Amino acid sequence: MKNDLLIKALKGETVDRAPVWMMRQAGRYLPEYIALRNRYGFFERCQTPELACEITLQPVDIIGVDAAILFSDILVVPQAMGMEVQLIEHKGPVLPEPIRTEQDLERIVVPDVHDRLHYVFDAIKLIKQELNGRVPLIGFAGAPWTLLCYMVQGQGSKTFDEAKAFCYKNPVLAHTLLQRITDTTIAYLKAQIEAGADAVQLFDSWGGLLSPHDFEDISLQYMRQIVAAVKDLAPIVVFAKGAWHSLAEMAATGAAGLGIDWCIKPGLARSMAGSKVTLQGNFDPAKLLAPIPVIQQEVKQMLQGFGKDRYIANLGHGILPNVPVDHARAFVDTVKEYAWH
Ligand SMILES: Cc1c2[nH]c(c1CCC(=O)O)Cc1[nH]c(c(CCC(=O)O)c1C)Cc1[nH]c(c(CCC(=O)O)c1C)Cc1[nH]c(c(C)c1CCC(=O)O)C2
Repeated sequence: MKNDLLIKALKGETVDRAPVWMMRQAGRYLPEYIALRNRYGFFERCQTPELACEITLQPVDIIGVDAAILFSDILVVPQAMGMEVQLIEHKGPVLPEPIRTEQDLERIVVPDVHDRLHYVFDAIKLIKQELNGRVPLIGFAGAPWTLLCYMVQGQGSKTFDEAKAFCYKNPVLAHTLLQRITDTTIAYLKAQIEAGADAVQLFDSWGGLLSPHDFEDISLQYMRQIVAAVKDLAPIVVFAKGAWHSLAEMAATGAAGLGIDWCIKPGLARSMAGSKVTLQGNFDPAKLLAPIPVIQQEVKQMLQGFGKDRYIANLGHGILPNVPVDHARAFVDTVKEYAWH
């Protein structure tokens, strides 16, 4: 591997500078992505290894990030478990037959991932070949709670009230579903690593909607199982947006890295997480809309706050579609050029 900064940072090894990548870095802010988006459907892009490979490499070639992240989506897992998932323009994901009853749950299986998600593993093999050791490849999956949100709510939401009501009214069904998602995710991430992913990330985008107590019961206990199952195969990063109240508990899972959003100061995040885990984050994605000199100034402040080692520079959530490409590049370049002494 020519650039293994990300893996070194995740292992806690000393680095010359912090590695940098951006969540959702393969996406609509890139004209090269839009060109492919206009020609192929979303899941067609996910399911065609050549397209997934091309899109995965775009930010590596165009922006110069220190890691590639597989182009796919967290919702390919509900699909593989038996649900229909559509992606509707200007609306986002729609699952026309959401889970609400015990009967609905009968349709949801723990699939053979090698059969249902083989296209993901084919894409990973192709990407590894094309990367040819330039940078590491990150695989990923959605956390069980975040996937339940979509599987029960049936679409995006600010509150995911239907999903929460399902958990509070039918705890036995909810835990049955969460365990099925967990079992699928363990097999899925193991197969991604087998295919060549150098690290993996769990996205719990909606972890912050739960109280600390519910977060443990509905989300963290399942993420803990996933971390335990894969952590000796590859470094795993847990990103639970809005759930910084539980950073200490997340660090105790044995994850190599924790994603941090922009609502917590670096020093407090470090003191809660302890010294044995790598922190990743936490630039406000909307701040990439600020003028470039402001981005540069604020990135430097972020780097000072986290320090060089056991740190991966990133955004605190996914990049927004309206970010100018040169602003994304300014973010990455500022990290790469920062003088650590
Ligand atoms: C919640 C979630 C989803 N998907 C994902 C999450 C967790 C991370 C987060 O919270 O942002 C994760 C995801 N989705 C996508 C990636 C690819 C890799 C990357 O560049 O990070 C990753 C890691 C591609 C995508 N997934 C999607 C797009 C945009 C759709 C398109 O281009 O047609 C991309 C590039 C569609 C998607 N997929 C999802 C939503 C809500 C949407 C629509 C809203 C949006 O567009 O951002 C579900």
